[in-house]
Amino acid sequence: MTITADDIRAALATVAGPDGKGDIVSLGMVSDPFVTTRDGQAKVMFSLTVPAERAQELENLRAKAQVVVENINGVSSAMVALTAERKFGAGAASGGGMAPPPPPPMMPTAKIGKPEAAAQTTPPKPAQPGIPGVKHIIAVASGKGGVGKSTTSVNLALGLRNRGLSVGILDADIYGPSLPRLLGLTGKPEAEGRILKPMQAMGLKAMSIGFLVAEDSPMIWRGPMVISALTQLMREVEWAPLDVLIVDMPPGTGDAQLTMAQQVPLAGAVIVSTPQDLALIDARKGLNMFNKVSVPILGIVENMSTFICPKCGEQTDIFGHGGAKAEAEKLGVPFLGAVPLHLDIRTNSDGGTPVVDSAPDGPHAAIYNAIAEKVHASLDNAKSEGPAIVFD
Ligand SMILES: Nc1ncnc2c1ncn2[C@@H]1O[C@H](COP(=O)(O)OP(=O)(O)OP(=O)(O)O)[C@@H](O)[C@H]1O
Repeated sequence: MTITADDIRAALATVAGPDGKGDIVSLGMVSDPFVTTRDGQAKVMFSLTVPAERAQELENLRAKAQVVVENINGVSSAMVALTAERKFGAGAASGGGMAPPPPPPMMPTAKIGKPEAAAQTTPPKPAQPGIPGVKHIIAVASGKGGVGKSTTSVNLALGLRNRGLSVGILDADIYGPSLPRLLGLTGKPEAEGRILKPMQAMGLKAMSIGFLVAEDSPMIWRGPMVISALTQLMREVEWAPLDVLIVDMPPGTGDAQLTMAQQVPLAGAVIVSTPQDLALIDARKGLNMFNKVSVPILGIVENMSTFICPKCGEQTDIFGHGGAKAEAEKLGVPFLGAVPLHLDIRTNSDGGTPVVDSAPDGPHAAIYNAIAEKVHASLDNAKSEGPAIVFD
């Protein structure tokens, strides 16, 4: 028997809506279910749209919907995401008078402090099972959005590929996945039983929540769901064999980052920052977060470091320049390189032809390749010496 999206909707129609009113299908909360079937077993993915302010409180509803679908004969697993958009909140509020939930648990705000202070607040890092067949997992992170983290992740992955490594890239930015666009990939991944096959582009294995849900669907994922979605994207994808898995993190220092750091043995983190003070302050928070969970910092990349006019080649330091390098030196963290703000990087990135692949002999590819060389070397060091980078 082949399970269809209609079967899923029929089962979900038995689940009452928030506050017991109506059902989640007729309330318009259920996205189009995505069903892949192999050997008669279906894997199902869909999202439930809920008011943003009730996302945490409605985790039970998500779990219930998952159980209902997993109980359908012929369904092996269901991945259910909570998404939030204001539109639904407005409509649902009329049927429910929704009270705001208590604030979600947050990471303690990180501040650069004295080593002993950091040691006191550092939770012991539990022993992490690796991803079988994946040698090194590197997180690429930034304290705030829009600093070029995804662009850096993709070009770093390609730079490592150029060094003969087998490389995968996981878009963990489930709030705003950009990997499909950056790699020019469309379509949906195939599934084998519970396991999804990564997409392939430019010699990289790639996986993103963006392959699994429509581009225009709301993406405000909340704590508990973020964690289970990330865990599945790491553990239920056929990544092996890989030398390096690059994880493009969501910006910030919240649940998702903490989960990544706690769920997998990260070889280290690369922090991307623009030169402005504000971005650097945010970058410091990112550094501190990884420090708290004992993940070594492989280094800082300064992005949009200086503006190079595409017409005349003149260099202008729009955001100041050298801030990240100075900061890295101050913190005793390696400085991996400075990437200029250049139109070619933006157009190629946004056009799905990242510069390291589309202009391999150009100056920008050279910068990313040099960054990849340093990251590669630090992986080797980490292997032989253990995490050696310490900062307070
Ligand atoms: N060095 C650069 N020169 C020119 N444009 C750049 C550069 N780096 C990134 N961009 C552009 O800046 C925008 C944001 O980049 P990107 O999506 O990589 O940032 P991000 O930090 O991952 O953002 P988000 O937080 O939204 O995920 C994109 O349009 C990208 O093409």
